[in-house]
Amino acid sequence: MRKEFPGGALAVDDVSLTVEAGTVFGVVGHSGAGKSTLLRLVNGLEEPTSGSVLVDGHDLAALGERGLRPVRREIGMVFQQFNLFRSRTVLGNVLYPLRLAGLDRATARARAEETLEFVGLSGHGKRYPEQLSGGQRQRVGIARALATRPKVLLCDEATSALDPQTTGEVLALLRRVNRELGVTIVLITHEMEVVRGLCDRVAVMEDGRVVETGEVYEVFARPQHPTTAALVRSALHAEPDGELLERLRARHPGRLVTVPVVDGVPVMEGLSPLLREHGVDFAFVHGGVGEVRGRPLGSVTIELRGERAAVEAVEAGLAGSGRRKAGVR
Ligand SMILES: Nc1ncnc2c1ncn2[C@@H]1O[C@H](COP(=O)(O)OP(=O)(O)OP(=O)(O)O)[C@@H](O)[C@H]1O
Repeated sequence: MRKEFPGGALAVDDVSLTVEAGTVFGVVGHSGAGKSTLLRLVNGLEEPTSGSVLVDGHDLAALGERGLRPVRREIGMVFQQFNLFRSRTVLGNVLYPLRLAGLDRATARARAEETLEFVGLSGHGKRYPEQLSGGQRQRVGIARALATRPKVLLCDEATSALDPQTTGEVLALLRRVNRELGVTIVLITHEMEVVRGLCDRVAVMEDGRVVETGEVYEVFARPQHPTTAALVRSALHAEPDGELLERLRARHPGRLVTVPVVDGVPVMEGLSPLLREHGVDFAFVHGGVGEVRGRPLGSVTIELRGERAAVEAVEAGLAGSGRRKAGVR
């Protein structure tokens, strides 16, 4: 689809995406990339200039305002700034969409309380949003979005206003929403950490276009587009460069070599025999190995010390066994 605003801004430019039911799909990109517009197209708040949006088989543009209502009920929204009613209690906020959907008072109340329990806020129903922490407010936002039992949850920078620890808690809750309730989640974010912590697949947007899309581990391990590579670097122990590399060189006079650690690429395993064979000593100087979707990923920079020819032989051996270049210089 395409979305051009009056005045000429091409916010979404020839984007084609499929989100499988029951999965978590992330759209990541810098400010102005077109993520919010994409999300608004998915919930029918914007109409595409051309192309179409199908939600659970329904073509949104063909439905009209009346036809759109029941489909919208299948789509919950979670916002960066929570968008709670300040004058309503926590319970009142969660009750609101249920009453709007026509549930009677008793059924709505039971459902709201059950949903608050799911998000870990039972007992907080009588409090007001401003009496809650940011993380708790977002839990209320998620409860309100889930109360009508939607099939799809759209999250607009849902953790961007939260500190790292609270972000982790909200991501864990969203993971439960997906796994335990089977809700499909589409989220937009500028943070690769959010993609890493939650998503199955990711699309990277830039200037209205999707420049890369794929399974999250693959995108982290082998980014294809420079924008993706830059986003991934910010979230991983990446190969040192620039000033950091200069400092490392000043501290470590030996040969610096960065070894990528990618699941299924046995570069690190080859290190010990190579060092032994050539009589080369080493020290870890930078980097580390983390996990993406339960699989190891990272890079380790080591200093090789020994005879020049022996060091070069080790370096050549490492480069030969890995698919990516191993040398820092
Ligand atoms: N209603 C509108 N009218 C005109 N231009 C718009 C409108 N909404 C968005 N745009 C333009 O479309 C482009 C994409 O904006 P969008 O908000 O979708 O990006 P984004 O990736 O979500 O960025 P952010 O995270 O800053 O919201 C921008 O150039 C923006 O100025």
